[in-house]
Amino acid sequence: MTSIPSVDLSDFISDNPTKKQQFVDAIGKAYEDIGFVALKGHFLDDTLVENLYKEVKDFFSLPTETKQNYEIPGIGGQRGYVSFGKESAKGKKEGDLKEFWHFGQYVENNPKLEAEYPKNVIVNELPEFNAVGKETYKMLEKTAKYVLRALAIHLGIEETYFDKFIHNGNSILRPIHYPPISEEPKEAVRAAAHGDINLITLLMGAQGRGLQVQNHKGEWIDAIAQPDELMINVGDMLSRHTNNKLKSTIHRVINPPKELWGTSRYSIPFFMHPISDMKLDVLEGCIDENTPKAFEDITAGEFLNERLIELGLIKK
Ligand SMILES: O=C(O)CCC(=O)C(=O)O
Ligand SMILES: [Fe+2]
Repeated sequence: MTSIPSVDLSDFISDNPTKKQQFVDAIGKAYEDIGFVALKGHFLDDTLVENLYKEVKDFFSLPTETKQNYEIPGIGGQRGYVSFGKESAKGKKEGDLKEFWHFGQYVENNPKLEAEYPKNVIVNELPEFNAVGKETYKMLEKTAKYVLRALAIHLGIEETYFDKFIHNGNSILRPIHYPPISEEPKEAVRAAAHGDINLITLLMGAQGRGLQVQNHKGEWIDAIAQPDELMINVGDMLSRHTNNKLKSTIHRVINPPKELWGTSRYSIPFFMHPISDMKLDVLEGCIDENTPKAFEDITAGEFLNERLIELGLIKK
């Protein structure tokens, strides 16, 4: 593939079985190949998106000392602020040229998970920031639920298979700011080549150039969404669970050309994680003579922990 296919989630949600199946086939085919789709017909409305960008830009414009008050030690950056250059891609020593924020799950009726997850951090300077983040979290989580239902049908398992694992799951919404580049970045890039850790990622803000995806030939292709589209890709957890039938594709964010160094990039991925007890063991239906089981059994919690150590966010 040399471009990212587009799909419309309203086809899946419609009562028309033919359209529903067409959506399943299109996303299934795309995920067995390039691992990315651009998706419209999701649950985010324009006002919410506008408000979110305003709040996110206001937050990153706060003085560094104020932002650093929200950087919480000991939780691997899982909530609140993570300052510039802290995170590096797996296997890379230079930090990415970005700062970000994490909104986490709003647990309902489950004291065990409430105790397990770090608490969301409240920004005092921007009262709307917290509420707008929560609303966006919920809408992206709902969108992701339907995408996973379509993938379950494609995989030949029960449509609602993923529902129980993502309800109160460990998902995070990550507004990212890539600041203007003020000096020759040498080896450092906005986001070095990586695969996402989680089940699927829903990315807001892929409208401008920057995000690139590596196809099977090793070529980097631009992934640019239309204004009403989210970029949605497979992460390593889902790729493992499906014995690599669905592809977690390597992607990166390149630095802009020098004449655009003065501009920021804002993007907002939602990393859909299941509850940490979910077993990512390869699904039986994804194993056959030609494709033997390629991954060890592991839970989502164990896998996440391994990867956060590799990203430099937590210590052994
Ligand atoms: O900023 C982007 O467009 C993509 C960011 C990304 O791939 C990530 O944070 O995992
Ligand atoms: Fe990513």
